[in-house]
Amino acid sequence: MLDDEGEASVFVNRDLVEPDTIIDEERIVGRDDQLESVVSFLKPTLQGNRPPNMLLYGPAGTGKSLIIGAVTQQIIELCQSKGERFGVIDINCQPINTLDQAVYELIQTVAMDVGADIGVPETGVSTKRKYRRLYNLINRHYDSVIFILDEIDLLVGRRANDEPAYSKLLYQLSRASNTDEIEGRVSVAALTNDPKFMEDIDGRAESSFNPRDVYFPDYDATQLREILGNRRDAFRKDALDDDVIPLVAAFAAQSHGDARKAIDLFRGAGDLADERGDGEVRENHVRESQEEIDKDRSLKLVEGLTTQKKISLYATAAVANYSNRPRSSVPSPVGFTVYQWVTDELDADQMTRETYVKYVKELSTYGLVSTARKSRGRGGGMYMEFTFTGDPAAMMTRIIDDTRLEAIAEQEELLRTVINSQLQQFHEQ
Ligand SMILES: Nc1ncnc2c1ncn2[C@@H]1O[C@H](COP(=O)(O)OP(=O)(O)OP(=O)(O)O)[C@@H](O)[C@H]1O
Repeated sequence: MLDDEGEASVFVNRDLVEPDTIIDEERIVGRDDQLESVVSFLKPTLQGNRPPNMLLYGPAGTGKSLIIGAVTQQIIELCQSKGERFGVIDINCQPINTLDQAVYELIQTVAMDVGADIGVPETGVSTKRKYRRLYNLINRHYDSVIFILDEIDLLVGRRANDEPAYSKLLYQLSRASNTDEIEGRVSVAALTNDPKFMEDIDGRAESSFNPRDVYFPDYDATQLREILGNRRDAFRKDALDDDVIPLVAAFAAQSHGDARKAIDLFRGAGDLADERGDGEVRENHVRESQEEIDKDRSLKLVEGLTTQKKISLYATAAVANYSNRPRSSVPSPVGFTVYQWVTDELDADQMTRETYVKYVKELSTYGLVSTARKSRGRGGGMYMEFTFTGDPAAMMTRIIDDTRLEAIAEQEELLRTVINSQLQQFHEQ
């Protein structure tokens, strides 16, 4: 039974190690250049001018949301003190499938911020009408706005051979003030992990968006130690063994210097110490917590995937696993052909190549797959290359629990042959 006795928690302020907590500026480490750039770009807002659009790019967990959030928060406060209304319209594009949904999400965000009605139904009206409602709300409630579009590269839309949804959205939003659809000052900040994002944008969107770039590189172990050190007051003074922060930083540095992962592991180790009533966080809590995170992450992720995402992941993992080539990375055109083969065999729906690539790219945000953009040489076009961070065979086994995919698992030899002939064709081209 529960009682009041037993060890006190190792935490005194657990919020500080929650990933979404907005931290004070003095806790931010090693992002002086980025802060300075974003501040200088957004300063015109305070002088009544229109700031430039921005592209904030760099790997996951490198502080893009943190920096833009911290600067825009300050601007909101400064504007408020002058009686001006600065709107920050912030959405994450990852779960959004279409342009229409993205515009609706923007309306919802504004309506919530200003306490107004959404004013349009989610379905059954045109996207144009939704844009009108969005602009109308903005004109009524703000003097200037910034749109923050996180994970913009994942907003691809549904139709193949069409301009991607992100390109259309960037075009519309960045020209809205030129066409007076939005009366106040507007700027757009797009956030992405993809360093070559601008290459996929339609020329017209490119020239109206025309952003100033801010690059966010990986953190090294020393910076991660400092980031964690600045939050050690999340824990009781005597509750943190000296080895803990260096070890957490070392683990996170191995996974691409992601500060979010470092903070999650820091919190996880504390939770484990609490669960066991140990009263102090030690090295073993960090190691065990890291093992749990690794196991849980891939299991939970796979369980929660839709069948289409499972098929995409299965096909990609199969290429990595059955490849006879020395490097087991997966070129997206080969992954997509194998995905098509699998869907044919299962008589399942078939998504477009863009959607397949989007699904696999999404997995990179969970650290299961790393992605790189490759060129096929002169005139050969670009493609994505996927590499599994863990064992692709284990990933396949996890996915096969889905009954529909069992039928494919029974055709292992055939699948292996299809894959290696596709890889050969691809590399000979
Ligand atoms: N320089 C830093 N100093 C202190 N904390 C940091 C720093 N950079 C990132 N963090 C923390 O790490 C977590 C992830 O950061 P953030 O969400 O800004 O990353 P991101 O680059 O936007 O990632 P993603 O591409 O996954 O959206 C947040 O909890 C943030 O507070």
